[in-house]
Amino acid sequence: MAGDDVDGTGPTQASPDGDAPTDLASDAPPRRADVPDSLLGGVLAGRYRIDRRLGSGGMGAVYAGTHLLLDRPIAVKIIKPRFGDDPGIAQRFIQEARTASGIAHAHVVEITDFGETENGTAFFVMERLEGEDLAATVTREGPLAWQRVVHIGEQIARALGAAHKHGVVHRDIKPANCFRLTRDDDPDYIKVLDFGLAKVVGASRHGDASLTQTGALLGTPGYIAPELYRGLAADHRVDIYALGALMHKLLTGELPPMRLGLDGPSELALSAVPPGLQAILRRALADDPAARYPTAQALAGDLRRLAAGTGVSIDPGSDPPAASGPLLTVTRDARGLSFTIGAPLLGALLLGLGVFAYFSLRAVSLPPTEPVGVPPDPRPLAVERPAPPPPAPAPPPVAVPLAPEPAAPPPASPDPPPVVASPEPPPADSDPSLAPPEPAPPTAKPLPPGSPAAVQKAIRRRCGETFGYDVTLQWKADAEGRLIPGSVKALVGKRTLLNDAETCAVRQLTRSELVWTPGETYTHKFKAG
Ligand SMILES: Nc1ncnc2c1ncn2[C@@H]1O[C@H](COP(=O)(O)OP(=O)(O)OP(=O)(O)O)[C@@H](O)[C@H]1O
Repeated sequence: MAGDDVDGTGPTQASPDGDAPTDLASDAPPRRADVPDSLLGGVLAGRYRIDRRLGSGGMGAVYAGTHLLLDRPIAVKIIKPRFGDDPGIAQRFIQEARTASGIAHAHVVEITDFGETENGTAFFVMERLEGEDLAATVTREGPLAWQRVVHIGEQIARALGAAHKHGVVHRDIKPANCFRLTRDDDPDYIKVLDFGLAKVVGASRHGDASLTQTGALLGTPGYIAPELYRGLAADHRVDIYALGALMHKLLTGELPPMRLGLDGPSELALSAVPPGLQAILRRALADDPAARYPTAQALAGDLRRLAAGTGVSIDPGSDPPAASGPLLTVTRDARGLSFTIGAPLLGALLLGLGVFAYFSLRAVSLPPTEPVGVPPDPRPLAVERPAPPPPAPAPPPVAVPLAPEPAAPPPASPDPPPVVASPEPPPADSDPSLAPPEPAPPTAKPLPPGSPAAVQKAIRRRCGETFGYDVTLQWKADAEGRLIPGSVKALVGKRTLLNDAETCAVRQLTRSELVWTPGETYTHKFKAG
């Protein structure tokens, strides 16, 4: 087909989740509604007629089409041309489509074909779904009833369980990637889209498909698990965290706050939600992956029991410690469901909070975790940092460009110089696991030349629209001048809980590959928006 103008437009559904996976790093111009789409009306691979554009995201555009031989509706996802600059990207895209097509689960969209256009642009063909994604649902309807969210969450958890067994980690679970349709009289039947594609985007940005590049951080802000922000080893439990965040979003319209190892346990905005569901979400959203559900199936099991209104035992998994007897009892009465939290669960919750606080206050460097009960994805996540670390640069520190723009020098800053806070002696030991519980006021040392401007520019460009207030970023460099991911803190006044905007800022800083003065603590204030 000529053109492959998938960066053109057509109707694009609004998503409250904002960004596509890693599209924060993109400098692509905004989509314009008046760009003609040369794919429309054409025939792909001799048998798929492209009828209309359904929308586009970070990876490519999706079209409604028709299988001409079978006369069946299909949907086609076509990779964006800018990814075509990478000679290997089409192959990786197809490889992911091939892997995802093997998942074969009722709640995973069925991929029926994949290939390349004449000019080398990759595509895959899916069953065409009639309905809308959950981002559109929550935008239109606002917070959903908890019973619906439990039903939706269980289906996604089952889809994830099947994918993880198949060795596929989604890496970008969010409402926009979960499609809602009506099937068998169920108006909330869910199909999960885009398995594995976030990895392809990351590979295209950060180099090799081995995905061990320093600085690569995949996912969508607000749904990214804390261990990814910290640059620690990660596994399928990043999807469990993301599903917890998705359910929180559906229940409240808001993303859960993130602590990133700071300031004690987060407060989920779930007061109107039954305690059983709160307990489930706290476990799915546990800061430490070892305290999360070990498998998506375990999470699905608890959601199923909650929905059934029978006695529910929150599966204790490996952590928090096992307790005997029902942890949570759900009973039906004339007024509906009622919940009793048993002493063991109460104890487990309190212990969980203690664990949260402990790890939060230590800004802990967690050991790599292995998935429990499912085979690990043989391909490491892009966020894993390879060992050994890069060599420490000789002082004075050199500001290297942000990851997505390797050739660009740090830009000049039109902004006022950063404000620095009061002094603190450098940490005696740069090991983040030995960091003091709550950092003392940071050092009043100058930032490396150019780097604050680079950070600030990146934040303004990629997160600026959502800001409207003063933000203070704090972070520490390790003994080799690398940023300690778990040390990054975004402050708005005295508040350290993160919303979308602050999470985006932290992400930009975390993924930057700037080199800092070894052992320094930095504070950078700016007014954004
Ligand atoms: N199989 C399908 N059938 C019908 N609509 C689909 C199908 N797959 C995707 N869509 C819709 O097409 C639109 C574009 O999908 P796309 O995956 O490109 O968007 P996105 O999820 O926002 O992007 P990304 O995940 O790449 O960031 C969305 O509205 C999505 O709901």
